[in-house]
Amino acid sequence: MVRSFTIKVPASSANIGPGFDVLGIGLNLYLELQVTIDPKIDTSSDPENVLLSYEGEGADEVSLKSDENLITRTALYVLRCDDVRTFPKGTKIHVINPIPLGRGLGSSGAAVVAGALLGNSIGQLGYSKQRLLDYCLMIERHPDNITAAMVGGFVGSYLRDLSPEDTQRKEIPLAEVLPEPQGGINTGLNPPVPPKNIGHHIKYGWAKEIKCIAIIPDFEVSTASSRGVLPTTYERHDIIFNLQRIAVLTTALTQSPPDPSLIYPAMQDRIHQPYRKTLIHGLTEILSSFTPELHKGLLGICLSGAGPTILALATENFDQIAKDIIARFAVEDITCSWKLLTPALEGSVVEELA
Ligand SMILES: Nc1ncnc2c1ncn2[C@@H]1O[C@H](COP(=O)(O)OP(=O)(O)OP(=O)(O)O)[C@@H](O)[C@H]1O
Ligand SMILES: N[C@@H](CCO)C(=O)O
Repeated sequence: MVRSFTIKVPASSANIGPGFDVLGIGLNLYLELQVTIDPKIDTSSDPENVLLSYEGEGADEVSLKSDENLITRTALYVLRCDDVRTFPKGTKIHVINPIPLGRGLGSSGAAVVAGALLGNSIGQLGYSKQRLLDYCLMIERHPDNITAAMVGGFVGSYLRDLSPEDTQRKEIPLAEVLPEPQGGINTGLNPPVPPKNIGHHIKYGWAKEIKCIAIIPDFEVSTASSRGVLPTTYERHDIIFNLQRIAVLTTALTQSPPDPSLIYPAMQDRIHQPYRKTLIHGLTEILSSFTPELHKGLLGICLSGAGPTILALATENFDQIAKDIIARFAVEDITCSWKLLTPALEGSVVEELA
């Protein structure tokens, strides 16, 4: 019997200024997997029975080996926790990815969520999105992109306190979750099943007038390197600065008409953006010089995720705002593209075709 289904997972922008590792918005740019399971397809060349093909962003850098690719590795992790060692024979997966990699638009979060949904569908495990979040959060330890990609919309999330044993497990990077060769197909060892309800989230409203302008520089900043420049301790006044703003921002972005005099200052941050300027030339100047007073329609501006993309929230004048930010980056010899995006309110979707 032939089975086919698609999985669509949105891009996301994390932090939204003060909400470092807390806030995220799913965005209407979708990573898509087209999956066919047909025993007649010859997949004997792959130890895990998958023929993987790929088009779009990252096509020249993403591995098509099923035990290396982030999507299929995540799916194998979910399957192996349930004692299913490989994909069924004849599994063909075509990946269509419009989300640029390493730019702060949640490409890895989308890949992990897509992989968890893939494992769940392949194994017909019947897990809810909430349970699958546990698997995803074992792999990507900050919940902002993952939650926005899974459930969509404008979300706030946190990880619950874990036991010391689980705390150790949650730090296991993907490479150790599926170690080679111990966790590989030959030994039959399964990774540990994640604890339940690691992540908790709430979906906020979103004022329909607000659109998301993503200005995307033509270079990558990996999340790992962008987290590497952050301090390990902070001054109390900087923490309070962010807490005050996040409390106001989550409601300010739900109100119609949106109020730029409330939103613009509420999108400022002292926890991550000031430290990331060393990786993104012009960042501080852009964040401070693009204001609602000088740019009609602008509500607020921040670094998207770990960068280097800039997220500008606005109600009108989108082309001009984007062009002006691109011109400012050009002063630093940085070229950019841009996209006008809206919140992906539904989040990830699995559709059975046959
Ligand atoms: N579609 C994909 N298929 C396979 N691997 C992917 C895919 N998308 C992203 N990745 C992996 O994730 C890495 C990028 O992750 P990283 O966390 O550095 O950036 P990001 O997720 O795009 O940005 P941010 O987390 O700041 O939003 C890529 O180098 C690649 O290894
Ligand atoms: N909150 C994360 C998002 C990137 O994955 C960060 O800013 O590092």
